[in-house]
Amino acid sequence: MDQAATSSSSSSSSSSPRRYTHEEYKETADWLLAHTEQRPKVAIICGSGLGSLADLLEDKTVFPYKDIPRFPTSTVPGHAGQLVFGKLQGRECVCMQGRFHFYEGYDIQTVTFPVRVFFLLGVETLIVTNAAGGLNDAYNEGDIMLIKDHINLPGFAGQNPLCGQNDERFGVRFPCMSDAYDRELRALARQTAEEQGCGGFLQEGVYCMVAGPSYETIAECRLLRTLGADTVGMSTVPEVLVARHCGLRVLGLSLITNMTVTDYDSNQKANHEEVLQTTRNRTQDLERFVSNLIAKI
Ligand SMILES: O=P(O)(O)O[C@@H]1C[C@H](O)[C@@H](CO)O1
Ligand code: HPA
Repeated sequence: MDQAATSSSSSSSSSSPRRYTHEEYKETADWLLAHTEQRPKVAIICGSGLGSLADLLEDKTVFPYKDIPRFPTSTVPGHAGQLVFGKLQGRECVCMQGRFHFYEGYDIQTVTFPVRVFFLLGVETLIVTNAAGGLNDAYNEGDIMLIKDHINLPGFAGQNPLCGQNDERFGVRFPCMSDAYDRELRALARQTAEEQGCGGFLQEGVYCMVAGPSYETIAECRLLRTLGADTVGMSTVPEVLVARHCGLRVLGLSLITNMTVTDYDSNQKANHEEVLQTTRNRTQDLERFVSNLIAKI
């Protein structure tokens, strides 16, 4: 049985979520600190097909997830499954080339395990990226959306990684989320996009997380639009909740890899191949954008 399936079968009940102790997070962080001299202040989580961001790093040290104590493994095409330390624009960074999703069978605490490890490494800023479906009619496939807010649909149903006993060493019991996506970082991102000449395809809006793995029905897309969502995806929100809980600054970026289907006469069908193809088409612009942005952080 693979790790995701094992994890799911041993701890899928939301009333008894799988908890890691502070010591367990620290053991993983200490293992990494003992195996690299890099001390990154910025962490990047790469979304589906966006792992090439990590290829930009110089002076790289690469750790396959399977070699890192307690790290889960990635099971989705487009998620390589390694942690890459290195320098981008002279800044030390750590990059997750491959993330963990709830729909892979991981419980929500496992999905977010790396974020607390980053905190214990000394990371202060998290850049989280994803591939997402566009709901807003004004958006186009290939646009980049700065996330200014999110809707945590699985959270409405009890799937919040902060459920369970709170450890004050990470953060408070009831963290605020109205300022989850850092205003100053978003301003820097807009400035960077203008300077780079790609302001025309930079959007700013609300990301809605669904559990997946099935894509949304037409009625669901219409509902999400009514709720105020501009994009929909299957990740990011749990990582952001845990990052904000422990005080990391967060910048979130969605690449609109497909426009969602909201018309019953449409023959379009969402599919992961299209998602990956759009990321391939847009990867260079996104890489340049993140790289120029990191220089300003
Ligand atoms: O990891 P992200 O959120 O970028 O991946 C998206 C959501 C699903 O994992 C997949 C669907 O195509 O892409
Ligand atoms: N829906 C949900 N997740 C996604 C989509 C989508 O249309 N595209 C990329 N990730």
